[in-house]
Amino acid sequence: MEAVELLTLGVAFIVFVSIFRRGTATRPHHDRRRTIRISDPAVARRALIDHADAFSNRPMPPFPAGRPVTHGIASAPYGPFWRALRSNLAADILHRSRLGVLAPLEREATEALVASFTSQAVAGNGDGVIVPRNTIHSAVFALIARLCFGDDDAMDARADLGAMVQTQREFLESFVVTMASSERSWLARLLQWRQQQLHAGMFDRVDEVFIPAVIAARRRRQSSQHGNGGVGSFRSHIDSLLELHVPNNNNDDDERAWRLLTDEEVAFLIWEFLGGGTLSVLTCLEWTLAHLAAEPEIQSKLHREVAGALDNSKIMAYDQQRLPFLHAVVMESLRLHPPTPFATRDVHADGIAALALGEEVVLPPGGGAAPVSFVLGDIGRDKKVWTNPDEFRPERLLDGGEGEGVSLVPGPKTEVKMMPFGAGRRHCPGVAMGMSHIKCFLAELVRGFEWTPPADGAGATDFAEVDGFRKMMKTPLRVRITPRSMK
Ligand code: HEM
Repeated sequence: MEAVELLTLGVAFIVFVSIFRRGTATRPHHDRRRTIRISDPAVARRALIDHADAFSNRPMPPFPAGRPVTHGIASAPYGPFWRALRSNLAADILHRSRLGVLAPLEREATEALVASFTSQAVAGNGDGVIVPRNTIHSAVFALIARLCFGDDDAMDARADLGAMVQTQREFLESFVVTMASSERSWLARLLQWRQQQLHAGMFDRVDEVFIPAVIAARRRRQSSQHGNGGVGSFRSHIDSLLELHVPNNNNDDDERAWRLLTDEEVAFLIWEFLGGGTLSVLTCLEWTLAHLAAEPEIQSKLHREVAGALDNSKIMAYDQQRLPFLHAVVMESLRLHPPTPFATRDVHADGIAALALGEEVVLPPGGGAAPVSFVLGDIGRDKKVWTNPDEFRPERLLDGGEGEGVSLVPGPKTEVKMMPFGAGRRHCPGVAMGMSHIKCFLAELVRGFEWTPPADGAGATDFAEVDGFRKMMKTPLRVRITPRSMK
């Protein structure tokens, strides 16, 4: 090799190492510490419920250097600012009482999805083999976007929905989680570095795609003198954010310090809302359809329940009580494949010590804090709690089964057996809406089609998981659908 080439290679190597060491983001001081992983349901209960105060903060995510820190609900430190954001979401658009108003929107969204799959089933060579991920993604996103931006004719002009879906897709596909056990290996650090780059790029992309929608919504409110854009009898989510006052400096005692959210903050919160509302529902639907295609008896039982209970009407959020097997199927899918792989907390040494985890766990020095990660997939598959935990057996969640009465979010008096929506102060505020959407889509998809593995010998469904931003199927589901009306 020529000396010049060697020199160029050497300089490139030094530049790479210095970027790699420095990172592309401002990182909190504790970032290099080893994450404590918790997979035992009883320990999770002790931490998140018995010691809820100590386990209510989140680790600070890395922010791109030179950029003001912008928090969503999920990343905001526990305190008045987080409380203001969370109560706005939980008491407004996500409140249980809104489910009835949501029903017509869910119905339209499921009808559109069924129509789209029906045309795909007969298109191409007519063998009915489809890869449903992107079609489901677009359908769920369209529903959440109506709640977010409202339902007026100007919606498309305000928000580039296509670019938003694309941003989600790119983020979903590129985000890979490095596990705590190998955090210090050079490969893990390289992956973390790459992830920081993606994370930094994501902030730019969110600004680029979402801020125009925020500015347009503000203008519309000013010109029309009303904050409508709401759906039915409630405000759109963006309107609630534009009206919201939050405490400045994380101090809610001084009312003069309360302020409106900035455009950047509203854009980030909308990104979080659309992501939270879409990606977990999509992930759960894909896993559930994969299991139903692989287990025809379970699918037939579900079809009988749905078709029998609903006659020709569409499922409504409030009908779901009448469909216990549908509930069990969704719960079983969430137990095996919780769409959000981890619930993370930032915990001070005394909180960690209170769990008495044994000598293997090194407490953060000087009473500092350390990141703690609850591994939701392991918690749902604990052998002490479930028989043959890796099997998909929805019956176990029916009355008389070992999972009878398991709640979606563990409460103060219950044992933790699974926690796909997390637990404690930071548990998911979208439980009711998420479950309602999943059940509505699933019921119509099973009522409309028979789902079977492709008959072309391309291999059985690959149930491998990938822990990324969501616990997706590593290989997108490929499946054969037959419209039941054509059977
Ligand atoms: C199948 C559906 C869903 C699943 C499985 C799910 C799961 C989760 C999990 C595991 C967490 C972390 C909980 C913890 O740390 O204890 C979380 C947090 C969160 N989820 Fe969901 N989620 C779903 C639907 C939704 C929906 C529909 C929304 C809103 C539109 C939403 C918004 C949020 C937000 C804002 C947080 C952060 C809460 C906080 O830090 O205070 N999620 N979700």
